[in-house]
Amino acid sequence: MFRIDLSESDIAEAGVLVAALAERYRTVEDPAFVREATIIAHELPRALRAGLLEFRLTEPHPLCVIGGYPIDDDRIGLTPGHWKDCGGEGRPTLAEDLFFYLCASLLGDPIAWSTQQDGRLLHDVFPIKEHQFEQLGSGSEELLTWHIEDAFHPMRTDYVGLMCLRNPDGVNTTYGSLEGIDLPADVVEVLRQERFPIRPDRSHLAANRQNDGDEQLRRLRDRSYEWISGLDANPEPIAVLFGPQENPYLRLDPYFMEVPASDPEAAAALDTIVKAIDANIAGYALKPGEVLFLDNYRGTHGREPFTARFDGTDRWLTRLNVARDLRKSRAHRRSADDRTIY
Ligand SMILES: NC(=[NH2+])NCCC[C@H](N)C(=O)O
Ligand SMILES: O=C(O)CCC(=O)C(=O)O
Ligand SMILES: [Fe+2]
Repeated sequence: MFRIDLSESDIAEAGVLVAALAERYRTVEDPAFVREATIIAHELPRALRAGLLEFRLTEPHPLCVIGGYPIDDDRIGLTPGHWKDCGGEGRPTLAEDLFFYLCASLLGDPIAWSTQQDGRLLHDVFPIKEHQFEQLGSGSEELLTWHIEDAFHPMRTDYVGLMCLRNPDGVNTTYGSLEGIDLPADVVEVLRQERFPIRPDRSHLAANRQNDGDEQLRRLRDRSYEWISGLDANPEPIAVLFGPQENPYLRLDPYFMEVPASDPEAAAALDTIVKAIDANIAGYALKPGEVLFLDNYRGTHGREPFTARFDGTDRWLTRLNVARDLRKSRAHRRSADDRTIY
């Protein structure tokens, strides 16, 4: 993977910046912070900015890990039990959230899904008891099968960021890609065609809906949920590969894909790529303070199963979805600078 390790002076510099910001902003969801973040991010240490620029421009690897940011395990408090209880103001992780958001702002602009975690920009990823056996980031006992994040969605983002707040059991995030894999040309050709129906993953379904806020928001969300449940009933066929001829980009979440029996050629092609990626899956256990950016065009990711305790000591990550071009989703956002995709 591509690594950026912060030096002692980088860590000190970032610490001073984040401490000052924590006096000005109470949450990364604050629209004033969201607006300014891109400028403020240029006050991060130069080596960090240079590293993220290289990752963004040269696509050296599907994963970029930033190491060295210190976390005081006592100060961040217990791992919450549900994301509905811990978003917005008053998070003990404000400093970590700010640092993470600034790093993300060097790759692009974070967006929020109206249908995920109450439309927040910053998601929490920790085990939730009721989700223990689900194919959700908040599951635990089941292997979270590898996927391109939000693969079903035409406005899925270029990057997924994960910041590790704690990972006491060393649970692996898994990752895979087409690096070093030579798929037969006829398979590639089929995979480039829109022959692969995909359903929305369950994190976007109304079953996981919580608070709506005001009436206008509720109506907009109703529309998003209608669109998603329509897709669930009637999955849209997508192309699995796109972009460059040599190193094509990926779009798949096999758990939620089923090729109709009427198209055995497409079914065989999907099977071939899934097996090829499966054969080269690797794992990485994030350490507290590490930030991982996944290139969501180049690499798939998932998570190994683990047994959660639900006593405040479980693994806890935060997540950001980062778009390189906000305009791609402009028709689905209320204003040019609004970040929520409806
Ligand atoms: N193959 C899968 N399990 N896909 C769904 C991934 C989990 C989803 N992104 C979530 O936020 O929970
Ligand atoms: O927990 C992890 O390491 C990955 C989680 C994930 O893939 C997700 O939340 O979509
Ligand atoms: Fe994911």
